[in-house]
Amino acid sequence: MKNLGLLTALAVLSVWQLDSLTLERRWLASGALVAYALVLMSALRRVQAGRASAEGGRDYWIAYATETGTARQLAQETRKRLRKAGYRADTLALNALATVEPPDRALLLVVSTTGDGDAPKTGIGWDDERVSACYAGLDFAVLALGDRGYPRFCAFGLEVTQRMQAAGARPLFAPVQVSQADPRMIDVWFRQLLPEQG
Ligand SMILES: Cc1cc2nc3c(=O)[nH]c(=O)nc-3n(C[C@H](O)[C@H](O)[C@H](O)COP(=O)(O)O)c2cc1C
Repeated sequence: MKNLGLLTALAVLSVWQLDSLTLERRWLASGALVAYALVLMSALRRVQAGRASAEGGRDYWIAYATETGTARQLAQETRKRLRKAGYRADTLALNALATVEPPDRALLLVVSTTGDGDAPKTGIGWDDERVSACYAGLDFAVLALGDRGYPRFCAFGLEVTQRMQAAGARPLFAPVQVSQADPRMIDVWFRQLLPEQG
């Protein structure tokens, strides 16, 4: 990046050494060179950022189990807020958890319930032995989405909580149970997770 800046400065200087160019053309050429360098720098920065996040670990993984998308949206909102606070955070489907390395800080689970207390589609088959072994001793928290109108309120979120505890993971706080995406309870989730964002 530094080299690109130096090269651009040299190229601009050379333009001003060319006696054959009119003043107007010198300004035009310098402007074009600087604009080109800026575009290159921003592309380079994007590539470097992409490489860092592909290679590096995560402070938080946010795993979602959803049938109709609410849990995924809330997982994405959680990622946004964590990143704003400076953490490396990413989302993935709950049943893809076995494909990633455990996070450095905590595993966050945003989990809906469907059917009669059942796992939604991105949660089916999540709990294999590899997952349990990886998460022993790790911090975790659960945002359980459901509807109090159903007899088995937030059943899958509570089941996931129990499985994590049985695997030896440590809850950061009690599972936050949300009925019909109640914004007050969603706020409780964010306040416990990021008290500094208040
Ligand atoms: C067919 C169906 C079955 C549901 N079963 C339950 C249930 O057993 N327990 C519960 O608490 N909520 C239940 N819900 C409510 C959902 O969990 C709730 O609407 C949730 O916000 C949906 O999140 P999602 O969009 O991530 O799938 C059910 C909803 C539907 C449509």
